[in-house]
Amino acid sequence: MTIPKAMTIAGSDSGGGAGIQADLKTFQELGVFGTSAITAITAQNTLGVQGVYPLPLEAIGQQIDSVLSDIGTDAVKTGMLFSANIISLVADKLNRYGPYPLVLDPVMIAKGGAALLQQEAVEALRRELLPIATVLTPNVPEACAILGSQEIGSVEQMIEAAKRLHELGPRYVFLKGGHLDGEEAVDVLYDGSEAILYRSPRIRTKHTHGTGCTTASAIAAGLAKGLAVTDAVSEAKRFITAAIASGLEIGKGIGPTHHAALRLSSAK
Ligand SMILES: Nc1ncnc2c1ncn2[C@@H]1O[C@H](COP(=O)(O)OP(=O)(O)O)[C@@H](O)[C@H]1O
Ligand SMILES: Cc1ncc(COP(=O)(O)OP(=O)(O)O)c(N)n1
Repeated sequence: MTIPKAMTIAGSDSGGGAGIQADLKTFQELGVFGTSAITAITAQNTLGVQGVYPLPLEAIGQQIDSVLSDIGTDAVKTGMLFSANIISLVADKLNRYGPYPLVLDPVMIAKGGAALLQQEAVEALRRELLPIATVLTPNVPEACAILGSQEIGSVEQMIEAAKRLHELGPRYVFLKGGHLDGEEAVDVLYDGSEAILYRSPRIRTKHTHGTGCTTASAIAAGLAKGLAVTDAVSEAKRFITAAIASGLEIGKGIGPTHHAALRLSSAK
């Protein structure tokens, strides 16, 4: 039996709601075989990030070599990359083994405020990874950081920002609107000519830990299955909306989304 394969290159979240753990759960739920290269270990729970431990470059490079030289992959998703050196290493490996459909989630700051990307690494991200990304998936604060500050407070401003981000090289920009207010959670997909809006009712819950990682890995799963980007994004939006609607009251803080929610609701 064959199965589509997706690889995540990201940080570990000991609390299980974001990072590598969210990515692998999402791949599994969406029928894709998941592999991983861990860039950093975080000691993390629903209350925040208590510690960040980047792995040696050699360990990160070896994990990527082990996976891509043998198993291969149909798509790659990157998450927490932490430093300019890790970004350069990942870009180098993807250029050497790829090209692959690449979903680049420019993880910078966890919801609790912990830095998951060093400030000086933003330029390396812009220069080395944006040009090879199939889909760039920033949230609003990440879009502002990549663009070097621009006010994004409305869907119109999201579209303008997506256009500017597209000029930096990714084939598609998927700018997520979870951080804006309003009755709907509206995301923008821009391909260089057309902006498509993806809308869902805004769910009133505090349990949203890992929404960005889960959305990006759901898009990567779709690309691994050979879906067009627009269809992969539609499937990811359905997946994350169901996962947020069933957010889990685990721990004392911001709980994770429920990765099995869409499957369990379809089984009824
Ligand atoms: N409260 C919510 N209700 C419904 N959808 C949401 C909510 N919060 C976020 N989303 C959706 O979750 C996805 C991730 O968005 P966002 O929260 O902006 O990313 P991040 O986790 O990277 O900050 C997007 O599709 C967004 O529209
Ligand atoms: C190890 C690790 N990677 C990424 C994140 C950020 O995840 P995200 O999906 O943006 O969710 P929040 O942390 O913002 O809830 C993380 N926390 N840890």
